[in-house]
Amino acid sequence: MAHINAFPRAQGADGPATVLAIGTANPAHFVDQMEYPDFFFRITNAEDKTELKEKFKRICENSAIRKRHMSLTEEILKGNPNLCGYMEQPSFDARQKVVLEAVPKMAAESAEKAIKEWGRPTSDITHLVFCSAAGLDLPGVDYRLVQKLGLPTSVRRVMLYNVGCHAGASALRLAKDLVENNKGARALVVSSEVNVMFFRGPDDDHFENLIGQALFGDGSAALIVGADPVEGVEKPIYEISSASQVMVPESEEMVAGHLREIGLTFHLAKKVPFIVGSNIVRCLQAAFAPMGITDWNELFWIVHTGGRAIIDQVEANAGLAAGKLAPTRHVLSEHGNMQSASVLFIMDEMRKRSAVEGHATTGQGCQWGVLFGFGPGISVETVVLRSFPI
Ligand SMILES: CC(C)(COP(=O)(O)OP(=O)(O)OC[C@H]1O[C@@H](n2cnc3c(N)ncnc32)[C@H](O)[C@@H]1OP(=O)(O)O)[C@@H](O)C(=O)NCCC(=O)NCCSC(=O)/C=C/c1ccc(O)cc1
Repeated sequence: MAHINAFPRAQGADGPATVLAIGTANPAHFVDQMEYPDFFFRITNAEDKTELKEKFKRICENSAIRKRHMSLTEEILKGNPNLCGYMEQPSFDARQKVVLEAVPKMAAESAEKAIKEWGRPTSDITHLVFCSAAGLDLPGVDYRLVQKLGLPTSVRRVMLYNVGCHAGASALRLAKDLVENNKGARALVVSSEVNVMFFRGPDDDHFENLIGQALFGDGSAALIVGADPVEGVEKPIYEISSASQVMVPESEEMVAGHLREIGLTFHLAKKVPFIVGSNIVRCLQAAFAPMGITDWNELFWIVHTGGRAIIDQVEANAGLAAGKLAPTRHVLSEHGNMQSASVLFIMDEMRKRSAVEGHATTGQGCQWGVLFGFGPGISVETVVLRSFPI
């Protein structure tokens, strides 16, 4: 019997990775941001903390958020009072119960929409990249998704669990490498995020908790990523031209999350917006040097909806014209901070808005675009996108 000396190497694609479809989903239940302080202090039995409530109102008013979708309803919170204290009672089991239902449900919903837009059979999906900061369980949500969507059992799965808010951009980076190095590959990229792990009542001494309670919303987004689109069948929305990641020096303690019996505790320094903003130009220069672009207003923009102050700092540091961050601000307003799903929602908003406004490309008329993901570390993901004609 003849033997081979080396296993044949995978053949790469001819062209770069492209986004071929996008789908999004949210829980039906949502809260009005201006009414939320009353609800939050009532449901957590903290009506007597009047000063804290006034502070929370100021945070909500300054958040530039109109509404946020949430899996946690009043009924669930009333049935699980341990979720409403600050740190007193173990509540992990109650949180996990909600998470294990909500995360795969939303994920399947967004994925079904993306697959429908893509227009090819699920049997053509070769890879699955799933990310979430919630839902640690085995087998994981990736496995559940294969079952729910009827994907081939041979689909090659990768999980990005508990990475943080930059995971949506990390997933794009990974999907790019996967499809460019495997000819004909089609990756389903799914992010599904809930704020159940860190919902908790207010505390007199921990203001950063209030920030978290005011900003986060639930959502899921799914993309199909593949190179060499099949003409007449697949319609590319964006090219993923490059993807890079940096750790901001000496920022380890700025944004951190710790999983405890009482769920996920997180830490958030006041200077996060300043730190993120002051690193933006350095990342832009590195990413766009190959194209010779130095005017950041030539780009279309997608920025993680970490918080209004972060978006303001990015806008100011890059010297952006009014309206450049309109799709980002719209997603912040309608959904809050959906962690890793936020940037994927803005990709969807960007191409839809471009069509409605009559622009020539999926990037509001621009050829090149930038997508920024920010998360614990502080980690910054910079993804260069290229639009397609509409
Ligand atoms: C919309 C904000 C929250 C408020 O708007 P503002 O115009 O800055 O308003 P103020 O400056 O008047 O702030 C309102 C109040 O909030 C207070 N505040 C303002 N940031 C702070 C602060 N980080 N601490 C504690 N008090 C503050 C601020 O002191 C002030 O208090 P007071 O003077 O009594 O009204 C704005 O500050 C903002 O967008 N901040 C950025 C929020 C931010 O860093 N977001 C990143 C989120 S990432 C994250 O949390 C990740 C968590 C996570 C981690 C791991 C995981 O696995 C998953 C998740």
